[in-house]
Amino acid sequence: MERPRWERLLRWLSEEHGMDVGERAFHVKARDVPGAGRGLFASRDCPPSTTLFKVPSTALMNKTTIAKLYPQLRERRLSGVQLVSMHIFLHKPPKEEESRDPVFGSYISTLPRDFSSHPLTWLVKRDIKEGDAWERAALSVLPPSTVQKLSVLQERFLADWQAVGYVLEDSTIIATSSRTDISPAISPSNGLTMDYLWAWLNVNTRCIFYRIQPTLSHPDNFTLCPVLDFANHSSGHTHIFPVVDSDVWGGVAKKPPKYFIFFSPSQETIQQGQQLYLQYGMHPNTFLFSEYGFVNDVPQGAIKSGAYAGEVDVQEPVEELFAQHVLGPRLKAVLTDESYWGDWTIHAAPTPAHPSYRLMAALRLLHAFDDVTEIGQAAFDSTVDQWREVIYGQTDKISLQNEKRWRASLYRICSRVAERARTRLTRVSTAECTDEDGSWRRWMHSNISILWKEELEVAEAVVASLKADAEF
Ligand SMILES: C[S@@+](CC[C@H](N)C(=O)[O-])C[C@H]1O[C@@H](n2cnc3c(N)ncnc32)[C@H](O)[C@@H]1O
Repeated sequence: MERPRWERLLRWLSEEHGMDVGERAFHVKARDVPGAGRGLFASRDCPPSTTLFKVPSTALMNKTTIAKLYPQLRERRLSGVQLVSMHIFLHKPPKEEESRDPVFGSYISTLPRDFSSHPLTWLVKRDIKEGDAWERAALSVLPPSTVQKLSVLQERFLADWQAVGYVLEDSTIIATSSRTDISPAISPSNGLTMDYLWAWLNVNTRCIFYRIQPTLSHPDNFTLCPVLDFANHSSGHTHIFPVVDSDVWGGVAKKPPKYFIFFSPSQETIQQGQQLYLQYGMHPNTFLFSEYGFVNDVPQGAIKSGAYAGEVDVQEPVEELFAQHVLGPRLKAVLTDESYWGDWTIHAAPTPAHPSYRLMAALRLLHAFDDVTEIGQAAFDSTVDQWREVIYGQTDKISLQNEKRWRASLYRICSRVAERARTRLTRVSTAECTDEDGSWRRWMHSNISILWKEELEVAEAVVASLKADAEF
């Protein structure tokens, strides 16, 4: 972390927002972390439940604070992500210089300048014909479930860019930009798409849940928070506990608090110099890879032993089975009605390695109709009713035969997933994206191998559970 930028950030927080960044109230500092950009570290020993720092709500970038800067936009109703990313885009710092935004410039200057290693960058560049051979090769060796997640992310990005593009047609908005390389006459071009992607990825990789709207699940309930956003993810533990949600909104006054407060763990003493992690969520690697551009390290043998909660999305091979079944569309309709269509996964932990309940439910239904080529509505409904009794918990199985059949089917699915992973691992190791010494490319290449290793080891572990007749 460039020291002057960190110091400028603290000065801005203190002078413009009244934040206490003195020794008695502020116990963190940012430092470079090899392989993870920058990270947040304890600047002194902290006993349990120490208030690590308190960020004034005026210094946060979210829908509430940014909307105030664009009074002319009230009617246009951009979403929180669109509005905050548009603001960052309009105040993108020139090259290695500082952002000239008079309001949030000191904060925007601390954001990462480059997202070349993020796989969404490879996808967007490929589609505007700017991708290079390495990026195309890397995209071509990703697991299908990761490609699927990236495509959904790309759709979200493009929809946001389109919405922001309309707003930028208003010259009074462009006129607020502190950039010298865009003017009211701009038209969306590839260069600007990449600039907007930079702003959008900053929002997507750095935002944290923050209640602005009363409805908990409202998509605008997030914020960018200076200082906190230097915290890296760890799958095992978290050292930073934000005060959020009901703690704040439970009372009569339904408005956000003056400070966003962060505590240290209640049961643990933090040592000076220790990196402070924030668990971004219990996300599988494929999600971390597509949304954040990194994966959890998976120690050797940890999937097999269940010490690492490996997870594999098997939507693709299972959908294929439904597509091949003569009653496929009717079965899909039943599963959709009961909210059991899709999101089918297998897991290494807790042991024994097992399919998700959703996957078992889908396979039970599919194999309740084995050997059926034609069926009347009454007989179809009666079999579906038997299946419903299982998912409603009224009985534990449709029949012994059905149990045997769906387990055999899961065995075949997992064997295929494992076989594909073995082949792909070989392909990844010889792909054109293996090159580059010590750069992020080598690191991302090894992240892609980790995704495939996880597919292989989790699928093998479920095969072993099935062979051992494990109960799920
Ligand atoms: C909220 S930011 C954390 C601060 C960031 N490292 C920085 O330099 O500004 C999230 C980003 O940090 C990186 N990151 C977070 N946790 C990581 C980890 N455990 N390993 C590698 N990179 C990580 C990823 O690039 C992710 O998109």
